[in-house]
Amino acid sequence: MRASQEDFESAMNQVKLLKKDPGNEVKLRLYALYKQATEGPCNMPKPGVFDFINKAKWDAWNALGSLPKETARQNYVDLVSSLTSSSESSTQVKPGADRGQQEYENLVVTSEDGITKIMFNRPTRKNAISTQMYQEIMLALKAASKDDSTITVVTGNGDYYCSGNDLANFTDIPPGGVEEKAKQSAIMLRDFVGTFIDFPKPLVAVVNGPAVGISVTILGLFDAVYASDRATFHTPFSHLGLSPEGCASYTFPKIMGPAKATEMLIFGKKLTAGEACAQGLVTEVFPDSTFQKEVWTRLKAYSKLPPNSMRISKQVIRNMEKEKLHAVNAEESSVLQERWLSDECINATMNFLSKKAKL
Ligand SMILES: CCCCCC/C=C/C(=O)SCCNC(=O)CCNC(=O)[C@H](O)C(C)(C)COP(=O)(O)OP(=O)(O)OC[C@H]1O[C@@H](n2cnc3c(N)ncnc32)[C@H](O)[C@@H]1OP(=O)(O)O
Repeated sequence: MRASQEDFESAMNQVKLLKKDPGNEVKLRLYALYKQATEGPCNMPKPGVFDFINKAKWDAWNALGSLPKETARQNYVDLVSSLTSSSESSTQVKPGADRGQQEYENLVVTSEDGITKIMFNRPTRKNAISTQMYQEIMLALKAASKDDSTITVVTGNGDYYCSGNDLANFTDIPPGGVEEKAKQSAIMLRDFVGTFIDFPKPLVAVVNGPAVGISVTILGLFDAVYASDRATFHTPFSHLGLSPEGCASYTFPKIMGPAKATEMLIFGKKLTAGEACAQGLVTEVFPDSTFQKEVWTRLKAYSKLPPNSMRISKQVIRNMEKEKLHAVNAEESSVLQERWLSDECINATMNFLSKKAKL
């Protein structure tokens, strides 16, 4: 739903009540979005080079180009909401968070050379995503969206990038029964994927090994995907009685065309890294022996580019799609809520957990 004038005014009031200074970069974005939302494209003469403050404000506003007023208003409201929710959730974070070093059980998060790296860290389970890990990934992304890094990277520890949803997640049934479990899972899935849709900085996947399920589908929401030639890309939804998520029902046909998307999403065809690259899901493939060195050298160079420019370019590239992506995400989550209760899905999950089946 689009932000109304009332939402916008309420967001302006919330900015005044922020407990923590959000920093100059965010203040400039707020200023630019406010001007664009109220006055439209930048119409002021460019300040002189030595008028640093006004020049920075002008640059930020001017960079929004012809972004429609309604979109600017929506982005302003979203940005303020992310700032207020971060200050609310800051009470929940563990010691060390105020130093930007939150502790996670299933992730290793580091920040260096302008890059925040979020590494899946359950190598003995092939980095399968447990319920707690979904929450940790969302927290880590929210923190990364506000830290002073310019690029955020997601990667995996060990031989796998990620084996997708931890199939044991569905064994933890709450008192409300399986229907309640399916409902809770659909809400978590929608929030999880929504965090990727809204992520404001360049987001890069460094796919160090095989990727399965949701770890593949969300790649369509990343800005670049670098893969080792050992990586494979597998979305065996039909084998599991499931249906696509991560907005792949929309992004994959757009990226690779409907016929190739069907092979992956309906028939569960596993792609090699080379095939995924040829189909546009992967940006570039590197030999495994030099993968880490080559990718990190490149990312360090990219991280030195002007952060505001990269962030704003991402907005320009992605923002028109945001509303659509959120709608797709809501629909996919609600379809899955039903699928999880189907015999096809329950039998496939039981077969895996009782070791009768593997992909
Ligand atoms: C609830 C909210 C959102 C849900 C969103 C919907 C998401 C959908 C998906 O992601 S669908 C994809 C789900 N993933 C899978 O079906 C993969 C299942 N795993 C396998 O088929 C295999 O483990 C493998 C091919 C990934 C790797 O095989 P192999 O190399 O032979 O290793 P192991 O099987 O021995 O794995 C080691 C250890 O890890 C356990 N494990 C691996 N992946 C998962 C997983 N996804 N869920 C749970 N457990 C997993 C595996 O069972 C082994 O455990 P063990 O040592 O035997 O106890």
